[in-house]
Amino acid sequence: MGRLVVAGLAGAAAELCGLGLVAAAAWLIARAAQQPELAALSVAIAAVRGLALAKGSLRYVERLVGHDAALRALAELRGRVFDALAAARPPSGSVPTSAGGSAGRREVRDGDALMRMVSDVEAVQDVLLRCVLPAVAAVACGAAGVVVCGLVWAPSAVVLAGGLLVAGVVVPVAAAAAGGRAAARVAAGRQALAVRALDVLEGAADLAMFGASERFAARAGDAAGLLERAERSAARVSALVAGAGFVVQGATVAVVLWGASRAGAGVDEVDAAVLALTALVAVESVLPLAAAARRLLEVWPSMRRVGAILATPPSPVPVSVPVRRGPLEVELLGVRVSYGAGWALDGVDLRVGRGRRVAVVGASGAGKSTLLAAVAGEVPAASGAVLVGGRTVGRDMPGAVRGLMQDAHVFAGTVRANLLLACPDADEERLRAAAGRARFLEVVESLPEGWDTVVGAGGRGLSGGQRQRLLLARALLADPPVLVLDEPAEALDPALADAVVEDLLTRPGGGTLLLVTHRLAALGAADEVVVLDRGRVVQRGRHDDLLAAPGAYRDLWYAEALAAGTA
Ligand SMILES: Nc1ncnc2c1ncn2[C@@H]1O[C@H](COP(=O)(O)OP(=O)(O)OP(=O)(O)O)[C@@H](O)[C@H]1O
Repeated sequence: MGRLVVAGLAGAAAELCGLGLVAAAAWLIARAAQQPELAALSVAIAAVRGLALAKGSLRYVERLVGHDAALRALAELRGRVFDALAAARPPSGSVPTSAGGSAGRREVRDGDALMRMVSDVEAVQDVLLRCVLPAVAAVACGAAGVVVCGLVWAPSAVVLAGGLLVAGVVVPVAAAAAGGRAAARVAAGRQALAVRALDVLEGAADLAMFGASERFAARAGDAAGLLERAERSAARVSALVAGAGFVVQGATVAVVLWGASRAGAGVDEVDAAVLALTALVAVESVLPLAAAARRLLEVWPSMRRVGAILATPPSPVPVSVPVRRGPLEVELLGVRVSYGAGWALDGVDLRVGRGRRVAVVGASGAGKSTLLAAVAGEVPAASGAVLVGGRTVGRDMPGAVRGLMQDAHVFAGTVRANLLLACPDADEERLRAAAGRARFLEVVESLPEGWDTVVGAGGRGLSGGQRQRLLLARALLADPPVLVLDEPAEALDPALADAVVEDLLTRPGGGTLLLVTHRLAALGAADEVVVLDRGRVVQRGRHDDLLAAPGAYRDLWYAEALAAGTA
């Protein structure tokens, strides 16, 4: 704060020196024209030199101290926002799965929102540098201008005050209103162009294959045209605002001069020159306020978002409960989950006993992945409760639920490091056992450098099936009390997928298993099959019993058999 005050004072003093410089120079020129003794001008000459030097030095001090203050304030604000974000946890907590979380489900924790928050915080520094400091300098210089004019010829002070009011308040308010609308059009245009350009670039191969390249390129061209029009209109608004400021400045000086010329004996030529130039500089000092008002309007939403984060009361620190080894019971009591439109889970009641191996099936969009995400604490329940080992699922039970979620990630690094992420102290034997169960061992053995083969971010260097086996091996290595697996074998060929699913359901050991799959052939090995339809549990039981009776499961079974050509 102290630095900011120094910067504000230095900025104001620089403007005052500018004002004094112009007033002294005007007096000097006008007086010199009357050819007085040199001694009569010497003070003014020294003043012009001194004020010129002081103006430059003070401007330098203002920039240096102002930026220092803004950057320090920014660093502090970043720290406070980070602390506030860390303290404000998502509603039902978040349990990390070894495979990562579900995108788009964590408000400010997801990538886009976090980037927006970073740029919001950066934008706030502009308020200090481009709004507060120019405003302080403008007020100081404007007030000094009015005082100087008032001392020379009182009525000119009233005219200058009017000019300052128009240039420093009316023009900025109008500029902010018109500029805000223009900026919104430009922002929308940029976003539309970015979406179109991304479609053309990322989908180039598909567009070429379907002969739609030209159509999409034309759409991108249209978006570019719209953006160009919006930018032109924004530039027109800026030019008009700048022009309006200069018109007010010129009009103020003209009225002051006109009044001074009619004032009679009280105001001579030297006074008139001082008045005109003082008015010129004073109004000039408030002209940057138009840009400051526009910038303030632009960063206002950022300030509000940062303010909201800082105002969020910290969530109570959870008391971590040590998680027991061995399987835990999972219970869903009337759980409803929504992503905004309709219910992805609509009142699910489900109890899975300790160590049971349960398969969750259903048509696409039935809510299977959401069910696993709710058990993992990745999505909050709008109502109802999810209990793991008798406790509400959340961050107070780290490590209780882990597994393989739909959007699991392969990290840039060695194959070994990717697996050890789930269990850093696993020995070679455990590593090989998990990889063997996931049918990943044979993949490792075929890789050029085995366990030390480097794979890229997102699994580059691995085929889709190999990537999925790596992710399954990682989930199995974690061996948590509750293992959730979302379609762990769907990228494998059908026979291998069935073998993997059957193995997961039959091999003893490990925790309670919740397995989402579309492969029904191996589900005879499951303790229980749960059938979901539109967010509800519509059937549950043993595979054979479900097949014996008409219902959703039998329909799914026949649909799968038909697709495989075995019906
Ligand atoms: N992140 C999300 N944002 C908005 N809606 C979502 C999101 N995730 C899922 N949904 C919606 O919730 C419903 C259930 O989706 P879910 O992914 O749980 O189904 P699923 O049974 O796993 O489907 P699939 O077998 O195709 O993976 C669907 O209607 C889906 O469109």
